[in-house]
Amino acid sequence: MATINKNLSEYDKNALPNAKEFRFGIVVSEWNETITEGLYSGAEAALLDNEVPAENIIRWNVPGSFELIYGSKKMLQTQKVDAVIAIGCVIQGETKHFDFVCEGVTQGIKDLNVQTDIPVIFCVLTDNTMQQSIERSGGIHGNKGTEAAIAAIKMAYIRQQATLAHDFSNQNLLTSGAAQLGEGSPLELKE
Ligand SMILES: Nc1c(NC[C@H](O)[C@H](O)[C@H](O)CO)[nH]c(=O)[nH]c1=O
Ligand SMILES: CC(=O)[C@@H](O)COP(=O)(O)O
Repeated sequence: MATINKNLSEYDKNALPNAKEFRFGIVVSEWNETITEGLYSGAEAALLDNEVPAENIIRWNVPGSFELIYGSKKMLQTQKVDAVIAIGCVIQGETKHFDFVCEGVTQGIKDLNVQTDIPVIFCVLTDNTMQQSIERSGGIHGNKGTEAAIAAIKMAYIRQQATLAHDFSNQNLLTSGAAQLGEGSPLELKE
């Protein structure tokens, strides 16, 4: 289903889990700032609408969408968050740079979801024109930031339930949500 057939801002509040205890990191790219600020506003409003305390929302800015990867990694490693939302807007220019930035940030955020214990939500617009970005950051197609916040709530809940369901009887409970990435090595959970 294309965005054109779905409003990105629509959600059923009654169908969402309780998010009051969750902490959310939001990493925001400064490229196409008018768009990314609109996406951030949508995400923040949706979290507050679901009774996430303002103090449970931690925002960091990074220069561009490619830096969302490193920013999100350091956010989840240091801020004890239950989910991270990576916000960016990549718009096609004259060269192939668009393709490499989009592929790089997509693969990098995917890798964080594979290698760490914290869900990282992909809130990166990859549009042909500024108009398409306007329409998806609070315009006629709604706000992808809102969609990302709802996804973050759902994924934080899934992580919480999965952690509770896992039998930790024979090992120390994880003391923090962010499993540390070993330097250059696969994930090593600290006891
Ligand atoms: N052209 C866009 C960029 N380019 C910058 C890169 O994201 C990156 O910051 C740079 O290559 C230095 O590493 N970034 C966007 O977010 N959106 C664009 O349209
Ligand atoms: C996605 C980009 O990096 C792109 O907007 C930069 O523009 P150009 O390809 O014209 O250099």
